[in-house]
Amino acid sequence: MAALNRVIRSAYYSPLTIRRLSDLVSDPASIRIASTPNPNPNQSPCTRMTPPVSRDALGTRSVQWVFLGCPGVGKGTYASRLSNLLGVPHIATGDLVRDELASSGPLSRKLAEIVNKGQLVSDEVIIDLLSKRLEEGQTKGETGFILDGFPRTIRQAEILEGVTDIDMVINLKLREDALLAKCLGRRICQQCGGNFNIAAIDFKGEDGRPGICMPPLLPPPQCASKLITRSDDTEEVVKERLRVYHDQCKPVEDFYRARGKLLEFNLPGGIPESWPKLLRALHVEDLDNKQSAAA
Ligand SMILES: Nc1ncnc2c1ncn2[C@@H]1O[C@H](COP(=O)(O)OP(=O)(O)O)[C@@H](O)[C@H]1O
Repeated sequence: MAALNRVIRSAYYSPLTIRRLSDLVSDPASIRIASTPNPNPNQSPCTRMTPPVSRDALGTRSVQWVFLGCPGVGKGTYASRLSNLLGVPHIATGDLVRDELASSGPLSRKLAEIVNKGQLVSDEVIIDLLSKRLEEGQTKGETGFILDGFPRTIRQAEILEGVTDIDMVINLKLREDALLAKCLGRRICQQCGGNFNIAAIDFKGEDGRPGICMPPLLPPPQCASKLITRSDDTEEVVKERLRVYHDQCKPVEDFYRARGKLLEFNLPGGIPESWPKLLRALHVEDLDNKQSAAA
């Protein structure tokens, strides 16, 4: 392990890492993105000019999208739904970290300490976990991806930018009191892995902030007695994760904003209200209609 760590460390600081990751992602030249700006950039809930993905692009190579957003905003929920819709893998670095934690391997105890304090794992460890995941996907013939929770630092964003062309970065947004309530209400079924939320959010609009209503997403009866809470979803740790997000991850939003790739999406409510609006903002609502018709 020590030897392997040395190799990874040296690769991380050299162009080797770049080459290793770039071998695993598609040729940036092969995707085309429509350059037409959103005709109404101020239209809520999508508040920023959209670089929409063109039909041609969807046909040329699989999408390479990134989801950004504070803890609890719903990155996993929407990334996973889009992954099913578009047929590309949903890769969540938080899941990779949790898999490593559950493996009780040599890294596990060190990672648990960091994660349970609400801190970020080192760029080196995350790049290594992500490279391995991409490698596994490549052997299975996966193409494209929806990344969730990566990049989270400018260094990670620069590494990703150096190896491939990210088509679009979707920045999900929700007011902070709702984020805290959603993290505290999050429950996972330890048998089927399903994600649920017992929080019933109904916050009034005040001081220019819009109100928000998000009904709970309750588990089916067979999961109700098997629910667990993530060890880092305590009030103290969630507040620290929110602080860390503002401190270290917000600059990543600016990084992509400066490159014209950021689509800001204010969640208007729960999934039934937000999902169709998100699809419209991403210009993929036709795909959902086709899938529903085929079901
Ligand atoms: N890209 C990353 N860089 C550093 N640490 C990460 C990254 N992705 C996940 N982690 C670690 O895993 C934890 C859980 O990640 P995630 O499930 O994405 O949480 P969140 O709900 O806070 O968005 C993070 O708090 C962090 O410790």
